[in-house]
Amino acid sequence: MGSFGRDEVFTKVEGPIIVGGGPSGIAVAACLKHDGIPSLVLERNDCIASLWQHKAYDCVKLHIPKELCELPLLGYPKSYPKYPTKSQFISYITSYADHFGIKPLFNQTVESAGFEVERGVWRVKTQDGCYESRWLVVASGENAEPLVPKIPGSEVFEGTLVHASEYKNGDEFRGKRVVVIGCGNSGMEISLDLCNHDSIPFMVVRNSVHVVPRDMFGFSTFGLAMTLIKWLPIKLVDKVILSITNYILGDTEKFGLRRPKTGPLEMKMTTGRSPVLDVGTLSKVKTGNIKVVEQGVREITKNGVVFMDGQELECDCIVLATGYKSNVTSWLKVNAWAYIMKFY
Ligand SMILES: NC(=O)C1=CN([C@@H]2O[C@H](COP(=O)(O)OP(=O)(O)OC[C@H]3O[C@@H](n4cnc5c(N)ncnc54)[C@H](OP(=O)(O)O)[C@@H]3O)[C@@H](O)[C@H]2O)C=CC1
Ligand SMILES: O=C(O)C(=O)Cc1c[nH]c2ccccc12
Repeated sequence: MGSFGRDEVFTKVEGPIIVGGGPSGIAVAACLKHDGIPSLVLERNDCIASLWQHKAYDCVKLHIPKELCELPLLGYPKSYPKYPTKSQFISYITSYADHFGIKPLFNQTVESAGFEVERGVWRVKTQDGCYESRWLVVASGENAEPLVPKIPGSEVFEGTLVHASEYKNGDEFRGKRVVVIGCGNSGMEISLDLCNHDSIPFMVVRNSVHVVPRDMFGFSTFGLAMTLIKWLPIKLVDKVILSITNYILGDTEKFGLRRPKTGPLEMKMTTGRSPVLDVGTLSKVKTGNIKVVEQGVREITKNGVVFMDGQELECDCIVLATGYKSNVTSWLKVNAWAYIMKFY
């Protein structure tokens, strides 16, 4: 634990230290509290669920039915629709935290956390405090930091360049030519939102991607997949999901969206990559309102982008829907040997 000075004062925390005040961190704190166990939630932002409050675009909705992704002990209000909106989700999690009396310490960025083997405690440092506890819960999220690829020339672009985490809605993009780089759920939904705001989106798709409908014959695709997986092997579930998908959406490859060889569930299991749950993008691709460019971006120029094959595309704006990454490895200083010595 080289980063901890001997003379620093560590506040002893009753119960676990929870890093992150997103849905997971808040839910863990709530469950502990329900069982009479206190905890301390450290949150780097000024609010709970900051990704939802500060980094999500306006039109985002859950795309898994509310019953299948509610927080423990207190579900969504009955009046909520099957797929709650962003503001409904925020008001749900706010009242959830209030209900259980969860009060995170805000504006506390965890800079390091390490296990002190001799005393069996975790020592956690934020920019202005030191805490220790026997237990540490990592709930800082898989989407903690925007992933911004280094594309040559991005500094010379004269239009607007934003990451998906800064995109709110298409108001400021009306009538503009917008290149959306990335075709995960964010890229697909932002392209659709741009289309609904009368801009001209070009969606960059450099790889294969699984697009499945959000619903199949009135059932959520996710729910259907989770039911089938109880009875059938994963490859067979993928076959069923893909046949129904093909029936509903047609051959997406015709529209520039090649499918990976591995099925959507197997892909999620093995690589963590989520399938895209289509909420209307594909029909805009079919009508040509969203143009798919099957290329990687080689360079950004002052007027637009240059693709791998040298083809140029002029645009007014670029949205980097290139994903997010976790930041755990930057602050969690785990000494694997310490664990092995202590527990085995
Ligand atoms: N309604 C909802 O519930 C929503 C849920 N989400 C979830 O949030 C998480 C994050 O989603 P998202 O923000 O879409 O991120 P993803 O990581 O899912 O997608 C990133 C996309 O960007 C592409 N990409 C990355 N770098 C480049 C590059 N240099 N050039 C071209 N393409 C590039 C990737 O393609 P490649 O495969 O080639 O690397 C991929 O298509 C996911 O789990 C998603 O399911 C997101 C939005 C809405
Ligand atoms: O949890 C995610 O990241 C999802 O996007 C949901 C999801 C995971 N595996 C699936 C298989 C079919 C439909 C939705 C999903």
